[in-house]
Amino acid sequence: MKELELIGSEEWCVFKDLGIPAIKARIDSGAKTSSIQATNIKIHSKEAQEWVKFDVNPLQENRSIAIPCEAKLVDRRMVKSSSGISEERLVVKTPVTLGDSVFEIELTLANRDTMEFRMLLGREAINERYLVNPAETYKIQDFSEEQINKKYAPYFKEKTGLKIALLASNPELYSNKRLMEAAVARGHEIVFLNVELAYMKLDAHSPEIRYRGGNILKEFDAIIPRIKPSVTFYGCALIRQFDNLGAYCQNSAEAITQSRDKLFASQLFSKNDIHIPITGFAKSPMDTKDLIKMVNGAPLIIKLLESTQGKGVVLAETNKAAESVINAFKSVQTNILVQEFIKEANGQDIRCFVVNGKVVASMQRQAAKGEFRANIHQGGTASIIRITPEEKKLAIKAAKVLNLAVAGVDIIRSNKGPLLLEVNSSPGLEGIENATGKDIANSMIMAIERKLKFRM
Ligand SMILES: Nc1ncnc2c1ncn2[C@@H]1O[C@H](COP(=O)(O)OP(=O)(O)OP(=O)(O)O)[C@@H](O)[C@H]1O
Ligand SMILES: [Mg+2]
Ligand SMILES: [Mg+2]
Repeated sequence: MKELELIGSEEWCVFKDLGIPAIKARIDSGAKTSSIQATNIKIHSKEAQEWVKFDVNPLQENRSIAIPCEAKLVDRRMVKSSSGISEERLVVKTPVTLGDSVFEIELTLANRDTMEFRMLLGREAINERYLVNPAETYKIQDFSEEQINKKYAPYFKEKTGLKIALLASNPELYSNKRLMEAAVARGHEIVFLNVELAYMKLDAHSPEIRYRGGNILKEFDAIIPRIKPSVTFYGCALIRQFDNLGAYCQNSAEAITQSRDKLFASQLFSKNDIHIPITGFAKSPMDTKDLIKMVNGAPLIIKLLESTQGKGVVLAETNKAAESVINAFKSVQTNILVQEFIKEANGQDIRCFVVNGKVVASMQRQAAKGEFRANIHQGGTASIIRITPEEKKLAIKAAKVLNLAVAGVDIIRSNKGPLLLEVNSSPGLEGIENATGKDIANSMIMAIERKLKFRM
């Protein structure tokens, strides 16, 4: 028998014909065919043969480097993903270099960026060539970070900026103007995209996003979603599409959707040991009395599940009033939650602005006289505040649990310590930049640069 070379569980592969100088592969003997992450997949014909053009982001956690590749299409195959869903994948054939060996392999193009490794080396490539030692990595060859940086030096976007899209509704809004300004100031190209003017083509191999007039939107490095509540559903569908096309979305569609549902978000918080005011939720009006008792009776707060700017938040001062308001909402099939009233907060709450796991600014909001809601839109006033380490920890954890890179976390101070009120996925910049004098728009743009490993 031929002596087989030892291979680790992870190895560097080189694809000379594709122009990929190095890509980390997980050695996956559980998969028959090898696969590679690919975006912008397009089929074309050349001399009676089908070819595929696609882009590969060869470096993990870096989508700013995309290598345009072209290879012969040799097959279309139904592939079952780890989630059990079958989908059609294109298969190309190309030589791979592993150390000193060069041999042809088949590669399926995986047009989704859910893989930790941008490449999997399957059984067909390993059989009769290598013996896998799962306890080791980079047995065949290892590249240092320096070597990788050198190989990819021509691809790092040194001078030109990132291409960013602000996906929102109103370009005149303070927050949106500030974000556009901050991106330009840092040398990036940024365009404003109105959520409602973009439309999508869904197709396994060449999904697209087009804009009013037919322009195809492509090659964005990053998307800043600022989706207003009334267009959450459509806005999130667009974000998913941009994500499928390989753009980094600062807040994911899933995270935004979760944070917009107060009940679901509250369940995530209690599951993750984040303290919130005692909250109740019920469908039937039969148990309203017990629901009221459950949250310690009146005075109590009743909230519409999807509310903003404090518009759907009501204070019921007596049990009788609470009962009639709750039953009134239920009779019109409106989803509400009932919550313990934190009286000792004295109409104050704290807004923490979290970016990439850090509190970049925080302010206190004080409700107008005779009002319990601290929202600026309800006449509240903002001032600078120093938050406690406990509050800071709470804000960071809340954003993390919802998987939001940018979050406005509202905290209320109670006798039991700080409690989480809610987390906003498109927190406004005006109130907090004015109150704290901090350049939060700049922090958001820098956070994108860091995520994309963009170097100025
Ligand atoms: N349980 C509570 N006890 C005391 N005050 C509360 C309570 N819940 C909410 N408030 C007050 O009401 C305000 C609005 O509540 P909340 O933030 O839940 O609603 P919202 O409509 O989603 O507002 P936002 O514009 O911040 O999204 C809070 O900022 C806080 O000042
Ligand atoms: Mg809210
Ligand atoms: Mg709020």
